[in-house]
Amino acid sequence: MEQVYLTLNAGSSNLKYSVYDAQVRHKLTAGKLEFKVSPSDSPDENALSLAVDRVVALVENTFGGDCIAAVGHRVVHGGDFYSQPILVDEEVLVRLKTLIPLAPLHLPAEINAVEIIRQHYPDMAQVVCFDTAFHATQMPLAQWFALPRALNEQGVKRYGFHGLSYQYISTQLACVLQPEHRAKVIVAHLGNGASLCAMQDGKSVTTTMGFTALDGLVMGTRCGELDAGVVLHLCQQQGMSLNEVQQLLYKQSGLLGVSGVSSDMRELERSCKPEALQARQLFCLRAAQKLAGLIPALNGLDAIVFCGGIGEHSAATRTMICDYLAWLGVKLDVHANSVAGAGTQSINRIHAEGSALGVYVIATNEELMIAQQSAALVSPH
Ligand SMILES: Nc1ncnc2c1ncn2[C@@H]1O[C@H](COP(=O)(O)OP(=O)(O)O)[C@@H](O)[C@H]1O
Ligand SMILES: CC(=O)OP(=O)(O)O
Ligand SMILES: [Mg+2]
Repeated sequence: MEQVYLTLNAGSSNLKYSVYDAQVRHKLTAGKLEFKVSPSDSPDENALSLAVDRVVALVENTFGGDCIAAVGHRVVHGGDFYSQPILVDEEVLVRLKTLIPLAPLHLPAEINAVEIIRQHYPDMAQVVCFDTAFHATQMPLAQWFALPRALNEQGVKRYGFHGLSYQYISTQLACVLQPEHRAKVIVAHLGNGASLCAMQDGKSVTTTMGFTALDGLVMGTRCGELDAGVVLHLCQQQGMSLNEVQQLLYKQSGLLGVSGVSSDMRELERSCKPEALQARQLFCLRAAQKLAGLIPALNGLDAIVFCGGIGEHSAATRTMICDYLAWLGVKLDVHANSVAGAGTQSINRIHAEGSALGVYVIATNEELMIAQQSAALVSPH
């Protein structure tokens, strides 16, 4: 049996997996296992373990026991340690554990997934592929907070996330966008987590997420950009503990917090409650404001690309965001927008004739990036 690459993307409530052939040309299978989130802080290790066990059993049954050449993992934060994918060893695990406070929603499950695979296959090559890595090219100034400079030297700076998704979109820009739309592009990755990335010639120049994946846009359960004074108020005036503030900002805010209905955009679109509409409107206003705020770093804008669960599938969200950007000369083709993401096409042009900017929907593929990066480290030919 030919060797395959297994990719794992362990979230706080689901495990996404895929299997690629030895040449990383074909996705042989893929899926998502949901598991119940434990009410405690950390994701339920047992639930994750069961999900990884199921994936391992599935891969072994379908492809054979010793067919896996390597397991590649999405890891959201590499901190100042890593800006390239790396083979896992003891030191890597120790370093990643020190970063857990910077990505409490993601890193515990991602590290657990590595450890569970180790128990199954002690000698298996495992590669960790970082969301932060793509943003190593950011303009240096964009990585700064206006804090005392010693903090920057200690690593308190803007890293940026969703890098595997942006890297995939970057590979698509050159081949699918009209030539006049390729140089200065803002990509909107709108999923449960959401961010924007300004790219010059396919490289990250600046992005809306920062030190952690809390910054920037309104998200499913995360607040996005927030006046730091609110955090002080919650601790000092309302007596909230740090742990309570962390839960509030990461898990009880965003679309869920504002709507009181759901963190899921599909449910908000179905709801007739005014709070659900208000949450969607805030999501879109913030996205448009943040998008406009990235334009100076590019000194212009040729195109906008939407991706991620919401970006690829919610025509109403794309319309609302682009309505706020009409002053830039953005004009959508109503029909193209309404059908984008519904069919099998992975790339859709949705701007109208005469639009000053190109607007596209591209189905992202983080798994392909993980499989390619893993293959490059394990069999680099
Ligand atoms: N057809 C759809 N219409 C509107 N929103 C959608 C649709 N399909 C998925 N979504 C939204 O996409 C979000 C999940 O995005 P996804 O990128 O899959 O998340 P994750 O960050 O977990 O990878 C949810 O808010 C979901 O409601
Ligand atoms: C970094 C991040 O927010 O990831 P996700 O969208 O998968 O939650
Ligand atoms: Mg995601």
